[in-house]
Amino acid sequence: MPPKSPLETAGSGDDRLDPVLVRSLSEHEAPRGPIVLIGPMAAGKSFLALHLAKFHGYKFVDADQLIVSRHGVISEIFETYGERYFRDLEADTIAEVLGDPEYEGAVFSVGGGAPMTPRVRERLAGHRVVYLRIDAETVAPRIAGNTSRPMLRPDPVARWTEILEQRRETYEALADVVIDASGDRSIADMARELDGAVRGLTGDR
Ligand SMILES: Nc1ncnc2c1ncn2[C@@H]1O[C@H](COP(=O)(O)OP(=O)(O)O)[C@@H](O)[C@H]1O
Ligand SMILES: O=C(O)C1=C[C@@H](OP(=O)(O)O)[C@@H](O)[C@H](O)C1
Ligand SMILES: [Mg+2]
Repeated sequence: MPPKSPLETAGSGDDRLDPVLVRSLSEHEAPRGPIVLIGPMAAGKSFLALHLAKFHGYKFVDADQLIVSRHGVISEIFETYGERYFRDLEADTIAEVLGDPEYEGAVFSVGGGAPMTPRVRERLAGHRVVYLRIDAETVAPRIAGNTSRPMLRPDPVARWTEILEQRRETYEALADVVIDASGDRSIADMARELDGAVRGLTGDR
């Protein structure tokens, strides 16, 4: 009779688990932290992450929501302490979430500017990153009356376009998966695509 494969041996009872196979399986399934959503302001990162939590069983965590719950509204942080201070809070918050086993496999939306901080980019290495790509036409009505995003003052659409030009390459370089959100694509449709892509990236979830 041919020798049993490691899988057959492993499947035949705990006392006979092949230690080499067990190690290789656990390496394959090594924790990879949350799935990180990046992309420009008002692309729908937070909305999509929340939808995935509600309808696809993911845990949800949003960097800006954590910052607001601990430090107050973002526009006031910018006004009182400046952008640099906000970026430090943001990078600390992101490092905390990425390092927290509670958020393994969660969907993690981060602010549009987060990937521009070198410390955040370094910290994202090895994580699954999804870039939500969107055009100015789709975003314009969402940001026209902006009051909450200090980076979009004073002319929201012009600033949004200018900022995306500065960030686009960084988003593209970090992305494992790109989801197109242009044309007001339905959030349910994007969520299904993202869920499928995550399963593809991980083998399983
Ligand atoms: N696919 C979509 N269809 C319609 N409205 C959307 C869609 N995605 C986002 N929105 C709306 O756009 C606004 C910005 O979304 P948000 O999730 O806050 O973006 P981000 O976190 O990328 O800045 C919200 O009011 C949200 O309801
Ligand atoms: O792009 C940016 O610099 C910012 C994006 C915002 O988050 P959203 O991308 O979720 O709007 C928020 O972090 C802050 O206003 C700064
Ligand atoms: Mg957001």
